[in-house]
Amino acid sequence: MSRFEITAQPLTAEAFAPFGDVLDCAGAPDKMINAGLCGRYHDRARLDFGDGRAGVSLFKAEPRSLPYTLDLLERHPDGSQCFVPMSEHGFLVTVAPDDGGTPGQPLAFVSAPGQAINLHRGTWHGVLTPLHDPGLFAVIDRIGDGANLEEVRLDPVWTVRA
Ligand SMILES: NC(=O)N[C@@H](O)C(=O)O
Ligand code: NI
Repeated sequence: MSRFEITAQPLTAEAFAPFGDVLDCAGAPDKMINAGLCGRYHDRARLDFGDGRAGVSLFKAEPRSLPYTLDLLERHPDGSQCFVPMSEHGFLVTVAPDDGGTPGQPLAFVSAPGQAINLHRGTWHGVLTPLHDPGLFAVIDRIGDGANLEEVRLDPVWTVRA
């Protein structure tokens, strides 16, 4: 594997913890509701909208495939960003630690069907990257003033392999 290649790993809450939250229905629900017909996995994401407000948007993104060229990382300094798939497919999640204001070595994860993610405020990440059609997601993020966006073009680019 070359220096600028990374292998995508299965998404787990533990591995993703430095970057955000993983939402899924693993294990017993926090509470049973609706006359015992629904399990509630309660309050599973640390949302943060700073001086803005919460917005819910739908994203319809083109599916990509592995190996994937990661050529851009971005972050939202003023709020978190939550991606909830509206299909039973996994998707590619790329993140990186902050290294003095620029992204460090990226990491790649492939989510399991039924998993959603919430990127914490300021986390470096690749743009939404579905791996299957439809690339349909609900996105909960900050609506407010300012761009709330910092982008870094990677040079050299990274190749993400399965
Ligand atoms: N730009 C936008 O709304 N989406 C990106 O922030 C992204 O993470 O996909
Ligand atoms: Ni984003």
